[in-house]
Amino acid sequence: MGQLFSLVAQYLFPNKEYKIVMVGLDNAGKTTTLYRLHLGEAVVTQPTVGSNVECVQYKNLKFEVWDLGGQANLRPSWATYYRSTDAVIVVIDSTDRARASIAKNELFNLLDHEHLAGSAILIMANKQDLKDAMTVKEMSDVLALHSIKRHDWHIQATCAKTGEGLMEGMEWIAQRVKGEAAATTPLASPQPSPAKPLAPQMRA
Ligand SMILES: Nc1nc2c(ncn2[C@@H]2O[C@H](COP(=O)(O)OP(=O)(O)OP(=O)(O)O)[C@@H](O)[C@H]2O)c(=O)[nH]1
Ligand SMILES: [Mg+2]
Repeated sequence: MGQLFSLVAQYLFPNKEYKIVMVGLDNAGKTTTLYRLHLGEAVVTQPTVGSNVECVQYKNLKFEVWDLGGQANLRPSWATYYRSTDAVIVVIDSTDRARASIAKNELFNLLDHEHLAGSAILIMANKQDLKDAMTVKEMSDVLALHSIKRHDWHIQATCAKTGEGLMEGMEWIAQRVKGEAAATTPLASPQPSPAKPLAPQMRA
């Protein structure tokens, strides 16, 4: 039934673009992720001052993806991008144990923001190619992900350099935004909307 709703939504709003905001500490791999998704290749990056925005097509869905600079002095400005956000990608350097608690604080700050109340949250455990990377299980514990109760969340192991895990992450977001579209499509509204999983999913 959910698939039927999303087809109807696609038919009614063929040009709808979903908004993704990508945040995380400096050096986490956000810009690398953005251009891997946009161009399909690894690019040489510089620390982002301000933001980058690109269009990303995943299957038949269009996403406007905002990549925000993660340096400490830029983080207070993240909230100015939050309005109308369908999904947030939080990119975390899985080798950066020293700053895991800072990353956790930033994550929980954004979860409290009113403009992100209905947004799906995808945590990318990035740099999995490096040998001292924390596993998804370790990161879930360090970041206390299981205490997230009011958002639909998921953690995905990724390597932005090679693109590993990125499609799985986009698939998770696609399922979330299609579920939202189905639930808000006028034609679909008299029908029962597909149930969202209550328990967050975790991919090892
Ligand atoms: N080994 C490895 N290096 C990565 C990966 N992703 C990104 N990097 C490297 O990490 C460094 C920082 O990547 P960026 O994408 O610029 O990081 P950022 O999160 O955009 O940083 P700010 O713009 O400062 O917020 C670069 O040298 C990337 O090549 C990955 O999956 N594996
Ligand atoms: Mg950047």
